[in-house]
Amino acid sequence: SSSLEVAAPSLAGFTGVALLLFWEQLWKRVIVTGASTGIGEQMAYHLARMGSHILVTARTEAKLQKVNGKLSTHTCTCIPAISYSTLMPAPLISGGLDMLILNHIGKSYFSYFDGDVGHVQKLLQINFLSYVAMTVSALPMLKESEGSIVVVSSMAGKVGFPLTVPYSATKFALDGFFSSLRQEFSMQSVNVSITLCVLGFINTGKISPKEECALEIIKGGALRQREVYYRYASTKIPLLIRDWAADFLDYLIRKCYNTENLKKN
Ligand SMILES: NC(=O)C1=CN([C@@H]2O[C@H](COP(=O)(O)OP(=O)(O)OC[C@H]3O[C@@H](n4cnc5c(N)ncnc54)[C@H](OP(=O)(O)O)[C@@H]3O)[C@@H](O)[C@H]2O)C=CC1
Ligand SMILES: C[C@H](CCC(=O)O)[C@H]1CC[C@H]2[C@@H]3C(=O)C[C@@H]4C[C@H](O)CC[C@]4(C)[C@H]3CC[C@]12C
Repeated sequence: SSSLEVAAPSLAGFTGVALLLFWEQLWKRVIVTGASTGIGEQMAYHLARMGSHILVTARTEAKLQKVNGKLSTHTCTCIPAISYSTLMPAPLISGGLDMLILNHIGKSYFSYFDGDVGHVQKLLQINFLSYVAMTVSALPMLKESEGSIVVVSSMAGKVGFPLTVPYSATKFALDGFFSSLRQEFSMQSVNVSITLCVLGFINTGKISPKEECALEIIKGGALRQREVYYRYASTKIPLLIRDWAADFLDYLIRKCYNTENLKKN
């Protein structure tokens, strides 16, 4: 398919080649949540090229089947109709597992916070609590394989961006939970890596393409990095400023927004 062809040149770098050589031995069985569209879909294509056995989840069966169609030569299991909106998602993990990539997000809005506490609660369930539940289900297998957990987050989970208050809250929660869990793994000699991915705005154009972003996430997980920044300069530099001049960074961020047509609450 065209998606698979687009992915090939971006594997040319040294880490890409090294990863391909070792992938067969290291990372065979992978779960990608929210893989019917966007970055998750692109991760499924990359993983398939590397010969992984992948299990992909989303709610919409038709979209997942379309992805599956492009992966027909590889081992791909679709788990459609999985909604993480309910309080406890049914555990969908059995057999062995090497890497759990938590990527799905629920729908939110891009506007001033409207005071809807119910929406914050629902989004926390989808974007945060289900990540916790999936991790708990997968942990026995990941401990056995000495595998990896990859958590897809955002700049909005490190810095206070306006207009995404509920979304941002869920992403900050992920950082707290998984950074703390990483410490405990280290103290208990649990050899399961945790990689938090800090992404800026991803688009389909040349600046931050989702195909390249997807590959960076997989590389970071396979190399057991603590955090992945994509793109590096435009995420890492603001974070360095944040630690020394938070008000200045807040000011710079606000300057990027045109709020003329937004309704104030
Ligand atoms: N795109 C961007 O600019 C940025 C993205 N990110 C992060 O990257 C990750 C991927 O983002 P992106 O590719 O844009 O996401 P998309 O909106 O393209 O994909 C979201 C996926 O989650 C699934 N999904 C939505 N709601 C639910 C639900 N209630 N239960 C289960 N699955 C659900 C969707 O499928 P379906 O609707 O069929 O269920 C879809 O497969 C996210 O974690 C996001 O926060 C971070 C920074 C920037
Ligand atoms: C404006 C921010 C980018 C600044 C930068 O270039 O570093 C964006 C960083 C994260 C974005 C949000 C996000 O995490 C995902 C959602 C994805 C949807 O497709 C669009 C709305 C988002 C809430 C998106 C909005 C812009 C960012 C805050």
